[in-house]
Amino acid sequence: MDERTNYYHLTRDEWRSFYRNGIAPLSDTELQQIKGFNDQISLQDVQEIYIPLTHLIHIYMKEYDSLHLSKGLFMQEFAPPAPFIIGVAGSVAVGKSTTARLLQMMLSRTFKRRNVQLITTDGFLYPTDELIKRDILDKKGFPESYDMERLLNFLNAVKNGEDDLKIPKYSHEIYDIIPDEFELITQPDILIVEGINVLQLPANQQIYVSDFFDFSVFVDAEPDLIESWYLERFEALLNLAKDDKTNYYYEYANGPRDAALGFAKKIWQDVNLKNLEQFILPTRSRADVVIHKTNNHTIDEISLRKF
Ligand SMILES: Nc1ncnc2c1ncn2[C@@H]1O[C@H](COP(=O)(O)OP(=O)(O)O)[C@@H](O)[C@H]1O
Ligand SMILES: CC(C)(COP(=O)(O)O)[C@@H](O)C(=O)NCCC(=O)O
Repeated sequence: MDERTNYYHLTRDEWRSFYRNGIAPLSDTELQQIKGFNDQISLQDVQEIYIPLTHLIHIYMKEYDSLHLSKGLFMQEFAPPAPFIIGVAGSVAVGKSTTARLLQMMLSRTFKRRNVQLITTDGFLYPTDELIKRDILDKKGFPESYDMERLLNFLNAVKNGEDDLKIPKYSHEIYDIIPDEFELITQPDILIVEGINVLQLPANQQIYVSDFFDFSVFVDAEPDLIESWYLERFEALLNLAKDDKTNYYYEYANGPRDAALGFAKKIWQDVNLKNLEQFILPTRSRADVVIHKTNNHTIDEISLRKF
């Protein structure tokens, strides 16, 4: 079956007409706070794309809460509330982090009493030493480069209301897991989990990461465009690395630009594009919503899963 048949395909104009009064648009100051490094998100996107998306997520949340409550009544026992988990998937450099941060901001503003936290699955990559040991350093981002069991255990613990969960931190600057640094997850009401692998089927587990998701978004674009965003981000990272000897990109930043860009193009072709084609794109049809972007990160189509 063609994966597109199970979705409503909505143009930007159709999608934005689903806007309802009730959620105030972000102010410029709030927008500045969430802009990632190198981002140029527009207030128009917030208004036209993210406000309707927040409404849709609210519908899913109400259904989730109601089902949870009814299940408790059926079991004749109190079922403590469990966090609502949202997955954000897509290629390396397609804009997942940006989308996830925007969602976090929108949800926190809209549901003021709910604690909305965000994690990225980078932290579950094996450290470089371990990747070398497993001979998969050139497969960073591929399914085998993540400790999926640890991610699944973490999600299970969050759903079961465990407090003060520690997850490892990844740094793009050192291109590795930061030793002995952790992020603390403290009983969120809503948790956003962002990563290239979140809709994948783990090789050796019976449970999928997405079994823990109550809503999911896939950020999509043509691979040639994503490559250009990857290269732009790479150049921006180089500019940051120029005076920082601890930065993974320091040597490239201070050498000839052509050679550095040639290196980045090769990484895109050999690693990230392969990963996109083999392991990430096949998961698109599992998302509840697909946000499609075109030139300049403009969102031109939203697909909403029918069933
Ligand atoms: N809406 C947007 N407008 C402009 N630039 C964007 C937007 N979304 C992402 N970017 C840029 O695209 C690049 C990749 O985005 P990022 O969120 O880091 O991707 P990912 O988390 O998928 O790797 C970054 O340089 C980022 O600044
Ligand atoms: C850490 C990643 C696997 C995941 O990236 P993300 O989309 O979260 O930025 C990726 O940024 C990465 O390092 N890929 C390996 C090849 C490379 O781009 O250097």
